[in-house]
Amino acid sequence: MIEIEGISKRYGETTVVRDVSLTIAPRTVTVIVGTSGSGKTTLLRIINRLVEPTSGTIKLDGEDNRSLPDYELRRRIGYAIQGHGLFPHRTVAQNIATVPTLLGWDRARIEAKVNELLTLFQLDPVAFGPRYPHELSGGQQQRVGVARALAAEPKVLLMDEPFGALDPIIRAKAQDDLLAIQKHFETTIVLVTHDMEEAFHLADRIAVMDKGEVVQYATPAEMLVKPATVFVESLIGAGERPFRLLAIDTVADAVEPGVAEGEAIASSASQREALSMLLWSGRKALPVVGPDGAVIGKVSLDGLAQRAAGPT
Ligand SMILES: Nc1ncnc2c1ncn2[C@@H]1O[C@H](COP(=O)(O)OP(=O)(O)OP(=O)(O)O)[C@@H](O)[C@H]1O
Repeated sequence: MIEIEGISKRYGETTVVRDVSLTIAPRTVTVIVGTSGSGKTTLLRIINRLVEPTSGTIKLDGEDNRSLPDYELRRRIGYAIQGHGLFPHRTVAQNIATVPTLLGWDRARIEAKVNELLTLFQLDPVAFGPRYPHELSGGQQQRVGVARALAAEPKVLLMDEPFGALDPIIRAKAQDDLLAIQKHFETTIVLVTHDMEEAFHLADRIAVMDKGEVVQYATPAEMLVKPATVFVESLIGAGERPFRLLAIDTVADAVEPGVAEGEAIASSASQREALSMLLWSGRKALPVVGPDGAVIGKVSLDGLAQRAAGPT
């Protein structure tokens, strides 16, 4: 659990973070969004004390982060940034081993961890471990950056625009990989992004920052149905609301009894994907198949239309 209590940050006369209080539950993904210069990066860096707040407290599992020595903070909190910040003159394996080495792990343990992470990120340890960052594609470097941040098995992972430089297809894959890894390690993730699509895809909760303040902190569904301010509404993109709402839930939650003709959709697909398939194929309903491939009912255009409608 991360408790952010009354955090403010001033540079001279300018307040860049103003009285922010948030509680971040363990094993969740919190996404911070907002306009450029609204204080997102500053707030993130206050959590791991790369920036000292002017006032307020950060507690990690009940402990004030100022009471923890630096090495303990590095162990508990991983940090991944856009451009991955890999050390260019160290190999991939040495990059990933950075924090474990600082913590004095023995060689066998470090090697096992590096191999485990490279394998998890679908990079062959034998082929990629000895390479230097410039010998990797942007997407591969980004995965190594996240692997490095996870090397000491931190409970918390802070990510600042980690996928900013990736093309849309690799980006979508990187997001899905991140969610799988988050579940695997039960990590608490706080991620900053400009991309609302990414925010809605990843977040359990979204914090919207505007001029240094958090103006809304809510689940994606709450935010879509009840944006707290006109700014939040414009950020969400009013025209996108029904589609974002459908993107949050899976077809499993929209299954109706009955049969439908034609190609089926998996119950694990998003309702937005079902809508797309319905419109594209010109059908009124699709058969739905469960994880074992058996048909479990149908999903209909009318049913999705009701789910996509805002409160009246
Ligand atoms: N070391 C510093 N000294 C003075 N001002 C700073 C410093 N660091 C950040 N700022 C200012 O604080 C404000 C918030 O910066 P921050 O990087 O947190 O914003 P952000 O929301 O992450 O922006 P972006 O989305 O553009 O990265 C900006 O106006 C920035 O110029």
